Amino acid sequence: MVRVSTDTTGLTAAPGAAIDWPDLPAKQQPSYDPAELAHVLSVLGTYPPLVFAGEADLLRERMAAVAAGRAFTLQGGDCAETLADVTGPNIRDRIKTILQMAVVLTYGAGTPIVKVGRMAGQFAKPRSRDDETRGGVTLPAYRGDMVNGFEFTPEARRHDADRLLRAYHASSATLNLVRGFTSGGFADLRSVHAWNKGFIQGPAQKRYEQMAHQIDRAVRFLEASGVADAEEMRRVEFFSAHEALVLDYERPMVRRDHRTGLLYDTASHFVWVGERTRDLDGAHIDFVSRVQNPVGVKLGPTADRDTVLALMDKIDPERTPGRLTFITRMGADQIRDVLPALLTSLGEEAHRVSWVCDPMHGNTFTSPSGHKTRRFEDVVEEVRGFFAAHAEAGTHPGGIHVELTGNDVTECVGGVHPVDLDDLGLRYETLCDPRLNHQQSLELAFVVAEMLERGVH
Ligand SMILES: O=C[C@H](O)[C@H](O)COP(=O)(O)O
Ligand SMILES: C=C(OP(=O)(O)O)C(=O)O
Ligand SMILES: [Mn+2]
Repeated sequence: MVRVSTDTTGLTAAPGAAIDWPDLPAKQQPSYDPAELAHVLSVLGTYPPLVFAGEADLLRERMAAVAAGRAFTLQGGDCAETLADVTGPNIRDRIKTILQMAVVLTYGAGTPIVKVGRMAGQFAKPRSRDDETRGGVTLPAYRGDMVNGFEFTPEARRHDADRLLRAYHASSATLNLVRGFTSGGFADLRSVHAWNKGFIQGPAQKRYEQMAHQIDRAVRFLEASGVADAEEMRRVEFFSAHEALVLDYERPMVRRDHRTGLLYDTASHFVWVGERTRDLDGAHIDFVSRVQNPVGVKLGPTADRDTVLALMDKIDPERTPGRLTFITRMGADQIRDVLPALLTSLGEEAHRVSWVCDPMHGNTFTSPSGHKTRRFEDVVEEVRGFFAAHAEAGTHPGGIHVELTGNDVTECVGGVHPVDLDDLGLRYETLCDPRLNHQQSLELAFVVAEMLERGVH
């Protein structure tokens, strides 16, 4: 399969720059109409990159600090972004939530936090089943707004190639606002109080408010002492990430960096391959092995030493610092058995990548009311097991990767301001997996800050 690539400035590159993607098995792919798809691909390939290669390089440097134990990464956002939810308030509240969590982690643990949003591209979902049956009617499963619609009708569930373009535009609009917020003064460290406004004021928000007071005092002290750099305080580094799942989206977004001739997935700063598509000889691992972005691979409880080493050899043969992150999602009940043994079996190699904990995907269950949910306590327990495993193996716990929203939803149960099983129907808005709400997200940040500061065993 041959596609024409453009360079990272969006200009069509010389013919020699065309990318010859090998024809490898690719799981979880949509079946778009071929004629519609051909048209869409030719359009997508001419659209401007969403990120610049130099930004991806910067994130790789930041992730190198994570791998070395000098920084911690916070990765968070929706399980599935939706086109309808690309609104100013939704994006603002998700950004505020991540900024607040990052402040809690930075201030609480004194560690630099590499902030990454699961956003501006997280529009496709791998599914356990291809179909969904309701009341005797079977239709294709919902696979994310990049593929089909959630509504349970044959029209909505049809795989529609035009959605690739809509996902691109939605990602572009999202990233534009994120860049505005993070560089235009909204994320100014002197606004830590303001980020807490507009949210329901539960125990975690109150605790945050106290911390914000202390930060204010510290910032005023630094300003008065003349050592605070006002420009530096105005800006925050924030990166985008999503699962590189639909190759008909990711491949046309691959561009050759005009500075070096190297390939980058310009749809996002960071992309990862999911648990269901990480086959060593599959198209997804091949895809990430060809781009220079920092990349991740999810590892479930069945991942073994040989697989992990083979993934490293394939994706990161040079062991480039910051290049590869393993995002473990073992489940609270398995992580303490599985992860220490895996890390130990890797020996020195375990120090050459970053390790991030996804405490969500191994802890999903269905409530009696039929909602897919997770217990906040299981999420915390998996993170605790993650820290303990790294302490045991002598490796660095590098970060957390969570499904969250700034909205006051009732999708995960538990927390200090608890959502009960009976509450799930009140505000269950996700179209795929349950997310931590604002309160639960902040609470998690406080708990993780303590683990970072004290270490957990
Ligand atoms: O986000 C992850 C997966 O897409 C999701 O957990 C799959 O859910 P399913 O088992 O309902 O298909
Ligand atoms: C699909 C996801 O996770 P996993 O691949 O770990 O199941 C996800 O992160 O939404
Ligand atoms: Mn998910």
